[in-house]
Amino acid sequence: MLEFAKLHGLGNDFIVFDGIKQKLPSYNELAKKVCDRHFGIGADGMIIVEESKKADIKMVFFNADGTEAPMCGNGIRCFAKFVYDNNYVKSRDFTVETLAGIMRPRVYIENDLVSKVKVNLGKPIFDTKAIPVATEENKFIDKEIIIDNKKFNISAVSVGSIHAVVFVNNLDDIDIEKIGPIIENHKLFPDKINVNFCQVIDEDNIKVLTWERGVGQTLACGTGASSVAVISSIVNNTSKCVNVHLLGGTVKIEQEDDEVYMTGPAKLICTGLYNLN
Ligand SMILES: N[C@H](CCC[C@H](N)C(=O)O)C(=O)O
Repeated sequence: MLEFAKLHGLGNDFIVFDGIKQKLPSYNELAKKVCDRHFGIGADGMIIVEESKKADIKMVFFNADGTEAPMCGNGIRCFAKFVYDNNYVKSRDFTVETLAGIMRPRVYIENDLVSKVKVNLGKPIFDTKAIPVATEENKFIDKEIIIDNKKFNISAVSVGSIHAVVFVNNLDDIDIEKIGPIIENHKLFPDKINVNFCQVIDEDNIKVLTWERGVGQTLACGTGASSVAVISSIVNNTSKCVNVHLLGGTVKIEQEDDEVYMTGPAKLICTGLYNLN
C-alpha cells in the first residue's frame, strides 16, 4: 500500500506521493495506474515529492498517460500546499526544483493551512528552437494555420510547460475534442503541445478552454493560463494583470519585469492508501 494525497487546483486534479519516506515503483507505470478514473484513484496527473540538491524540494510531474512533463502550474500550487502543510518546508516562500528550472511559490495561510499559492514562473520563452516549433522563424506568434478547413491564428510559448495559444471570437464554436488533438499532434510541434483556446472578454478578463498534451480536456491549466496572458498582452494588448477564467474557476496572472506570476487556490480532496496490486 502506498500513502497518497489527492489535491486539485481549479478542478485540475493530482495524486501526490511522498517519494522521500516511501519507496515507489516505476513512475510512468504508476502514473497510468493511479490516474485511471475507473481502475485507479483518478486524476489528470501524478506528482512525486523528492529531495533536491538545488532547491528546498523537488517536484516530479507525470501526465495521466504516463509521460513526464517539465512543469505544471496547478500542480505546483497543490505541491506547495502539500509540502508546506506537511512540514517538508518551513518558510512561506520557498524554491522548487522542476525539469523546467527552479520555481518560487509563496503560500497564503487560512486556518493554519495553505489556501492559495502565488508562483513566480520566471520569464516566458518564445524561442522556437527551445519550445520546439518546426519553423525557420525565431518566434511563433500570431501565425495563421488551417485546421479542418478553418483558419486559426496560433502562437507558441513556454512558461514552464509548452503551449499553443489560439484566440477565437466565440469559444462555443470550438469542438475541442476534435481540434485539440489535431493541434496537440500537429507537425509544427515535434514534442506535441498543450493547447489553449481563448476568448478575450475585456482587457482584464480572458476565457479559456484547455486541451492538455498527455491528458485531454482538463478543467484548468495554470501554465496554460499564464501562456494565454503573456501572448494576449502582445497580440491583443490586454493588461499585464488579468483574470483567466477556466472551466474549473479563475486564476490571476501578473507580468512584472518580464516575469510571470500565477495566483490561485490549492485544495486537499483526501488522503489514503493506494493498493498497488
Ligand atoms: N495542467 C498543467 C500543465 C500540464 C502540462 C502537461 N500536460 C504537459 O504535457 O506539458 C498546469 O496547470 O500548468
